[in-house]
Amino acid sequence: MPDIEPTSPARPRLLVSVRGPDEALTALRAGADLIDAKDPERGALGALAPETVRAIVAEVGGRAVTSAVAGDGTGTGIAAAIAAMAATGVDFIKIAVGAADDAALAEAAARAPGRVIGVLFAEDGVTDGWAAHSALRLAAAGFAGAMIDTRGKSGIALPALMTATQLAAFVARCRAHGLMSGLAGSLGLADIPALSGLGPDYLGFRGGLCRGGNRREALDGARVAQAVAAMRTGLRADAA
Ligand SMILES: O=C[C@H](O)COP(=O)(O)O
Repeated sequence: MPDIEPTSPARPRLLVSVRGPDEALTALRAGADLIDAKDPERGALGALAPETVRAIVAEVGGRAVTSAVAGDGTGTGIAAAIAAMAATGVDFIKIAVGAADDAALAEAAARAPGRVIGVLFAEDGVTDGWAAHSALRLAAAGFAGAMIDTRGKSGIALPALMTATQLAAFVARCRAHGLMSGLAGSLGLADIPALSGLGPDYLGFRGGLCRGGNRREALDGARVAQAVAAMRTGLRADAA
């Protein structure tokens, strides 16, 4: 499995969500680091058919890290979907954490050891310590990573829902427990400098890199390339 070099604060990577092999190739050619298989017509965690994920993995051909959403169910109900996605050969499988208890989280993680990423939704972050505490639970359950995304895809971006302090605490807790960390949620190019500065392992995009800024439209290779350039600029600034 390719290594995304988790928990490396100086090198955030670019995750791009795609809905098929053509978009995967567009993202890859533009320089995306992580190709994420997701159906944008079905909300924040809409799963693609395993055959489509398998085709995306084949198109990427090991030239980038891959991930796939297993669905928006939680707990034991998602276990079969995790196994089905794992069988496609995708590197990482993303599932919602939701209200799953610790036993259900552990069961989910065990379906694809070292390959399951728990997705938290910023809209659920009602207390200051929520995200950081969730990261601790995911690490204890055997997850490989944790990310924060937004559930409502109406254009309200992650930085409008959580403070930089809350996000930094989440990233730090993930790093402390060996979890790869990701931040996403209607992000645009302008969000890259500040969020990169928090040191996540990756920043995730869909809508901001599609035509017209609409996540249901086609992925725009030129916008992906702009995001790649913005991430690299951030790296040079970090290194200075
Ligand atoms: O995993 C990342 C998401 O696909 C981001 O989607 P979005 O930028 O449209 O909120």
